[in-house]
Amino acid sequence: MREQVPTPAESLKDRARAALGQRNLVLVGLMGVGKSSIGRPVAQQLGIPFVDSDAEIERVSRMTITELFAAYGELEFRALETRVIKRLLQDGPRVVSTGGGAFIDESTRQQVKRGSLSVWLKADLDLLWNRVNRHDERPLLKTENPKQTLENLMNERYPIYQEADLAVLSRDVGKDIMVREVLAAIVEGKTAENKMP
Ligand SMILES: Nc1ncnc2c1ncn2[C@@H]1O[C@H](COP(=O)(O)OP(=O)(O)O)[C@@H](O)[C@H]1O
Ligand SMILES: O=C(O)C1=C[C@@H](OP(=O)(O)O)[C@@H](O)[C@H](O)C1
Ligand SMILES: [Mg+2]
Repeated sequence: MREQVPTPAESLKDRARAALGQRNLVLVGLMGVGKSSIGRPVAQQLGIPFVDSDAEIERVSRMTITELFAAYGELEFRALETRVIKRLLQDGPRVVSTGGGAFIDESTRQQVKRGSLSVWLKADLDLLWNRVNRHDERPLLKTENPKQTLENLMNERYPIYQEADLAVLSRDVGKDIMVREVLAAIVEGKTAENKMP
């Protein structure tokens, strides 16, 4: 009988799954970079469950993220986010797409660092702006100059996202290509030196 040679696509996802082991895969990065959209197909490829922390927060609170910010403010939102993410990380392995501020919160970041593989999806300002500009759902960008606010958040947060285990540059290419790049990063274990574009 002929030996079955795996196709390159199969071997990439199989190798990524093996490299992940029992850890969760946690996607971090700024608003609009693609964490929520990429997370589910990455999980499908890996054959493990997917959850988006914002969607879970909305489910348990029965409020939208916008309503939560308006009713309770950012600090309360962060406290809820920390509790929800702590729970989501408990029964891994799964893929968790986080909200952009989650990994910036010290307590959430420490939780992620215990027993998860974190991937920073990063992008330049124009790409992020083009994407978030079309939507009206991000309370932190309801300012006089939202593009400037986004740039300020980049400056504040990029040194912290840098602490993630891996980094993948998000580009305006098909989501399937981004999914492959995340799988490849897991296999290659890209470290701090090659994080910057
Ligand atoms: N690779 C991609 N190419 C083009 N558009 C994308 C890509 N990834 C995400 N998007 C779009 O960008 C917007 C923000 O993506 P989203 O997944 O919500 O980002 P995040 O969860 O990081 O804030 C959405 O409208 C989404 O469809
Ligand atoms: O960057 C942030 O602080 C936030 C990002 C949002 O998630 P996305 O990054 O998925 O847009 C959401 O959690 C909330 O609006 C706050
Ligand atoms: Mg999201």
